[in-house]
Amino acid sequence: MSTDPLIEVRGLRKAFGDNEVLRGIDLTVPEGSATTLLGPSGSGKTTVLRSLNVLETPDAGVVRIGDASVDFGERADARTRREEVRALRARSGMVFQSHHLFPHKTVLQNLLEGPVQVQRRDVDSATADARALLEQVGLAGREDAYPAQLSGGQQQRVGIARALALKPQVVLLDEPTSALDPELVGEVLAVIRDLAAQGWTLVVVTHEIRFARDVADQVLFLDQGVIAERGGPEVLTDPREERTRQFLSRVLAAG
Ligand SMILES: Nc1ncnc2c1ncn2[C@@H]1O[C@H](COP(=O)(O)OP(=O)(O)OP(=O)(O)O)[C@@H](O)[C@H]1O
Repeated sequence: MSTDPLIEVRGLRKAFGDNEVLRGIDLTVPEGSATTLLGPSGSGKTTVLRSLNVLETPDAGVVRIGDASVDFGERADARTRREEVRALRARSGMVFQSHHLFPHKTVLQNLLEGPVQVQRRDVDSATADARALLEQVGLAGREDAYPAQLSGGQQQRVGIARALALKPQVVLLDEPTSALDPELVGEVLAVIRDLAAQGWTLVVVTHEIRFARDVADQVLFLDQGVIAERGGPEVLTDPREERTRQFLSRVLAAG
């Protein structure tokens, strides 16, 4: 049995113009674990997450998920690079801050779009899977609703089900509750907790410290484009670094 981590990132760098946002990120994520990325606004958390499925193209560094890997520092002809990126993207499903559902499609049609149109899966089996996923996120019976007929929390749960419908090896969640009204946050966090308990590999950018404490096997604290501290959930209660301590006390005081 392989003991390699499912995800391996080495030397990840990214600048937007003069703004050096990622300054050499190394991380690993074991299969079946939950990793949370925390840190101040602008520290690069979202850019790390988006680099994992190449929604941002890193300037340098290697990203490997399972057996798909891209070395962004190495020149490759356009066709080879396209193929490498396609293979890497296929390993992950993304959940955005605002769910990005198709407004003119029903919940079920939203869930079938990726599996049927992109992955060319059989409609009947994809539909059966989609119904099971809706049940899992507590939305059985809402197949025919349109996004506008759902609450923000329900829409985000559809967003999670849609990511799972792609049968990814890892689910990437970018501040999945920060666009929600406070009373809707709990139902979405509960679904994510369930996924972690079921053994999904998760990487979550979040400001929800208590949630991170509950689910995280690994905590990565970013500051100014580097990982300033890493460890288990104890990082959230007993950080070694002063900047982690200051960040946590600010967030906990605000929440
Ligand atoms: N597409 C882009 N073009 C230019 N600058 C960008 C782009 N995306 C991000 N940045 C900049 O990169 C820096 C890091 O952004 P990022 O979104 O990764 O931080 P973050 O830690 O996720 O912050 P937040 O908690 O506020 O979402 C910020 O200075 C941001 O303005």
